[in-house]
Amino acid sequence: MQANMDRIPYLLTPEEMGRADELTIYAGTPGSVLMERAGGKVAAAAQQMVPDGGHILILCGPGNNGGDGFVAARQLDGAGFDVSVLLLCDPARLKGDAAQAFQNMQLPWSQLTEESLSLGLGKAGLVIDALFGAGLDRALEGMALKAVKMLRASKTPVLAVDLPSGLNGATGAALGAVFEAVRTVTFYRRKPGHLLEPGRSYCGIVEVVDIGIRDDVLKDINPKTFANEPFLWAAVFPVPGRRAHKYSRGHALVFGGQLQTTGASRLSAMAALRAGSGLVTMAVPPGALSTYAAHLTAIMVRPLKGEDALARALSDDRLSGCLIGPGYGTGSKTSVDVVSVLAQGRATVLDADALTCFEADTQRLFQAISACNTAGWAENAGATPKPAKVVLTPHEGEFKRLFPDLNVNNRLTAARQAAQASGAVVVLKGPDTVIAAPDGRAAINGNAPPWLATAGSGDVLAGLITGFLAQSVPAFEAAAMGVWCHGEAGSIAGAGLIAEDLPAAVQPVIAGLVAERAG
Ligand SMILES: NC(=O)C1=CN([C@@H]2O[C@H](COP(=O)(O)OP(=O)(O)OC[C@H]3O[C@@H](n4cnc5c(N)ncnc54)[C@H](OP(=O)(O)O)[C@@H]3O)[C@@H](O)[C@H]2O)[C@@H](O)CC1
Ligand SMILES: Nc1ncnc2c1ncn2[C@@H]1O[C@H](COP(=O)(O)OP(=O)(O)O)[C@@H](O)[C@H]1O
Ligand SMILES: [K+]
Repeated sequence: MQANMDRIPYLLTPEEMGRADELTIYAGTPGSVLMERAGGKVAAAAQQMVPDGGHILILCGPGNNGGDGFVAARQLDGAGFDVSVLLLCDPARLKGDAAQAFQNMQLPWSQLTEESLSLGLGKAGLVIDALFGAGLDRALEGMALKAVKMLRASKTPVLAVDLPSGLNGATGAALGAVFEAVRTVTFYRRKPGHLLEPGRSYCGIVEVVDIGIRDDVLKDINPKTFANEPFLWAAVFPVPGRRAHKYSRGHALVFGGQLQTTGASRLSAMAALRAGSGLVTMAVPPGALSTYAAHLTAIMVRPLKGEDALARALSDDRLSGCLIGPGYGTGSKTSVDVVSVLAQGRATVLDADALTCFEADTQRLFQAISACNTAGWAENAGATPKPAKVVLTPHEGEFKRLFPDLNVNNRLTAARQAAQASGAVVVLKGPDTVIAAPDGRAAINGNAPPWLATAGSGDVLAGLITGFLAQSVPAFEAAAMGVWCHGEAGSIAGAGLIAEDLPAAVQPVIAGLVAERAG
């Protein structure tokens, strides 16, 4: 495995984290030592959050999450903090390391009841939520459920251990009611639920702490889920060499729609150019040519005239990436054109109308994608299946049209299954965009501001991905870098942005990435 494994932004599912734990214990570090370190880091975070003399209320559950809470209580008490411990279950139910941590705590404690909680909340400056972490498999009920409501009403800040109780760490889904934390301390690596909504919103600031699990364990675990951060794709980020010319930087072809919908594809084309594609050409209906031409400067425009217009537009060997869909129309002509584009075997982004038009015949789309992926490969050559060349960029509505049987409430799994079913890289857009490849890799994006929820913003994203594909970046990485640059551009353009602001805001993002790589 690569050096710098510690910089690869892996996310571990709770199961993979359990495996990391097992491997570490097997290699000689007892579970009780891991728990001692975990509880110690929680205590350190709590100390930063309460002023001296503040009271800390610690809610402990029946499993190892509760065990971390007992350790934190003992250490905070030792550091001179005033703590009280409320236990959700009968102490006789505690097992293993958690039972041992409870024994070692040697502090007074009470059962978690409405009375004890209300008394504790009356004086607490901070609540530590150590009720449930990775082991929660069903909705909170009984006193744990009541505690969520009482804490919300009291507005006392919550520090969550590993995950806010009530959250599914693998999916970010709320199993029912969930604790709302201002800060979450998690161990070794983040979990998907820290990035996927609504989980991310419940976590507050997520702090990852080292508890002595060595990166060697990752070789065995081979995680396939990542946070979408530059280290994931920086090695293939395109930077022109000194002797570059515009053709060596790629040539993107963006298909434009009719006169009344020219804006969407123009935004895409501009973004493709900003992503660094050396040339961008728009292929447009003849009747709309003058409108396109009047609004474009660095981008070339050519009319799609005559029966074989599409084939001629695609015949230039120097074309290295295509985009079809934004503003293209949902009629049957669109699906015919998409199939023709894919038949050329070029790296292609399908967005918006190019997705919707296959609602009634998704198999036709998936066959065309498979033909695109295999085009250019000799039969029996190389790996099977072939690497994906196509990127689909659906928002949730478009996703449901193409994949009606998949459950979009579990966005990570749904995107993975969609990638596998279609043979394309799937970008399931939203506040927590998921990028999934047919080979099982998936990245979750975390830098997009809500200001990106504006008309035309998705067209810019499709153009960025096309621009990276045109520079020969592999499809998964092109999609991931497009999504990340889109998020950064959104933050730079900032509050009040409109889609037209985004392509220009991409320039400092690219300059920053290049500077970081050089430095
Ligand atoms: N992995 C690591 O490297 C490290 C992990 N560490 C820590 O361990 C934590 C994971 O511990 P865990 O596996 O014991 O699970 P946890 O979340 O405490 O709960 C399980 C208990 O809850 C119960 N239960 C479940 N749902 C319920 C419900 N709705 N209502 C009521 N009960 C419910 C379930 O029992 P059941 O009733 O299902 O038999 C079981 O007793 C992890 O988050 C981290 O904090 C650290 O110490 C450092 C190293
Ligand atoms: N709440 C949000 N926070 C961050 N990004 C968002 C949010 N809502 C939408 N986005 C992003 O904005 C873009 C919207 O794309 P899309 O829905 O296709 O819009 P349009 O079709 O108008 O261009 C996507 O990249 C999506 O990830
Ligand atoms: K917790």
